[in-house]
Amino acid sequence: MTEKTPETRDAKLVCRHLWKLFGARGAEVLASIGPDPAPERLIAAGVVPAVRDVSLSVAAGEIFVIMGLSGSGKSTLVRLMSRLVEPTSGEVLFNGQNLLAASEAEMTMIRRHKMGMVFQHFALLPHLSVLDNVAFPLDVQGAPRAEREARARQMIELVGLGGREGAFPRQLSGGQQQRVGIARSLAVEPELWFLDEPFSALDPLIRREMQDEFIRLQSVLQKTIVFITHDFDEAIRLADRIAIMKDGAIVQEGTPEEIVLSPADDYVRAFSGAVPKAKVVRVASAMRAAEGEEPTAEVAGTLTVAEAAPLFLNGTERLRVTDGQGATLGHLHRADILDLMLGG
Ligand SMILES: Nc1ncnc2c1ncn2[C@@H]1O[C@H](COP(=O)(O)OP(=O)(O)OP(=O)(O)O)[C@@H](O)[C@H]1O
Repeated sequence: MTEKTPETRDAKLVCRHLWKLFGARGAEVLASIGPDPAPERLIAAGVVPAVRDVSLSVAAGEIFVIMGLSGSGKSTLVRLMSRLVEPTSGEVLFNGQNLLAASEAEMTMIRRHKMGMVFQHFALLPHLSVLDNVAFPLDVQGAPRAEREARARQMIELVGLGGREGAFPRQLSGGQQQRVGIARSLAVEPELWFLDEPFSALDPLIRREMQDEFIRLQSVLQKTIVFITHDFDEAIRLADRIAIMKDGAIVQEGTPEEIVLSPADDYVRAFSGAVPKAKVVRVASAMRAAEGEEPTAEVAGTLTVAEAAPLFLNGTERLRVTDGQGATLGHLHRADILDLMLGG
């Protein structure tokens, strides 16, 4: 066990200075080339710099989204977190335990019992029913039949496929198959749930439906989630926090609101510029200090500005912003809302 620092105390997963250089001489090149080498130098040295000096911390119960264009290193990074890919250098701590010091047998146990994984093109077993597919990881764990079936039925219900237990994968739509994959990865009750582009192969309407479903599931399950996507809108919708990757490195990390309101550079701005601010900015960030007469109508500070906007339709000029327990946080002004709705 590694000693717990403030950074790791509430964190389920911590990565420190994680590097992955593909190529036989990865470690040698990293050791010889000095601190913070540019990607071009690494490529010239004959290695592929897939992940460069990534440090991050995922808190228990949060959805941490890793977003970036194709080839930016997202899949490699998520595989480093479970050591499906061996880091060239750096640290990965899971519940404070240094995974790089774990034996292969220990890693297999951790992956099997504590981690869940969903991929874009995960393989459902075509000759097994929905029930048996979902129960499969429990079978691998050695759980007794009655127990694994009961758990599998519960998970199938949870993802909205109750009644389809006996169907085979070929009889299901793409979205339904993905639900089976999600149920299967949840069957082991993972502490840490990795989802690598789980909805990317689905058409836009089904994709949106699956995102809603995912938000609903998470409100019930409160898992610690690392979610990968190349779709900024998806990242904004789902994330508690987002890390944006470019050329193997994280260029910005923050809440959706922080990223949309203060993009770190032009690369981030290219994504965030197209997002309507009102859909991301929370009332609590758009309000002013409470001043003058207290408005009678109120609004929760956690709503987005777009969600709060209809409350002004009756001509209201100001709303009292509350913390959910009735305490006043500030006042929300009609003019500020309009400004944000119009993209200001
Ligand atoms: N096994 C490997 N051997 C050599 N290079 C690799 C390997 N796996 C990935 N790479 C390279 O590492 C870089 C990052 O790839 P990675 O798959 O992690 O990106 P990504 O952001 O997940 O992309 P995508 O969205 O297309 O899946 C790419 O340049 C890729 O070609």
